[in-house]
Amino acid sequence: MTPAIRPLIAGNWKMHGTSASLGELKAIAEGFAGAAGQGADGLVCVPATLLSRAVEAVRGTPLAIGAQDCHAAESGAHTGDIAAGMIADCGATHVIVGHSERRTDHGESDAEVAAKAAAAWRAGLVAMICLGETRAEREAGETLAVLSRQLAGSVPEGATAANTVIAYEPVWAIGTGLTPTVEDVEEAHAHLRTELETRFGAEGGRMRLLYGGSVKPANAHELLSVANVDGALVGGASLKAVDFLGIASAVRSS
Ligand SMILES: O=C(CO)COP(=O)(O)O
Repeated sequence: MTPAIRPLIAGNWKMHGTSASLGELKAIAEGFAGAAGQGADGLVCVPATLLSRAVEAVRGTPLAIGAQDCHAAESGAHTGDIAAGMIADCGATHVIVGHSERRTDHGESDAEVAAKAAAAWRAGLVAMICLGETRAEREAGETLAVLSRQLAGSVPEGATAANTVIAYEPVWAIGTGLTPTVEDVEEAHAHLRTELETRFGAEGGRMRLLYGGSVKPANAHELLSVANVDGALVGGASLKAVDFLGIASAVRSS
């Protein structure tokens, strides 16, 4: 972790969750109101269909609620899309932009991701900007170059520690049970930290840098102990309170 940065344990429910999942969300919120919240902030990014009810379900607890994507425009003829202002109107505080599943499924470019992040800021939301290399890029030795390119293209000018979280998610580690070695995570995060400080000065030094990709209770301590890892972005293991709170609890021993 980075001294003086309070870690963030963030969940990404992806396309999972209905009203029947609100009980699990409440259990997560209660955990963060207790022991899990002593060492870290908590956030769950739910499907858009659950945003309002999720905000209601966790009211009065420290758990924040976020969305998983937003459109770059404030309004308009964009059937099926959701504007950042609509997310804020639901009471959510964060939005993921540039997740690799959006980049792959919807062909989102770095420039589009940057426009979405700027839209999130205009609505008063924190943008959680995701980046990470594919397996082919790692095997070709291009990981750091890819991260530099994505950071330069996806993170707009004006990023601060208050309005932006960066999540490093190696594409090949998402949902596979595979994780990079501690050395590889350390190298990627150190590289991202240097790039952030070069661009944003002291703000870049304070920005949260999360690791994501097959984080679970069993490997959370090891991953969260790495320098410049300021929390985790958790997919599958965020769906069950026992797993997600187990990851959050690992912060205190890391
Ligand atoms: O994509 C992720 C979070 O955004 C990671 O997903 P998993 O934790 O399921 O690998």
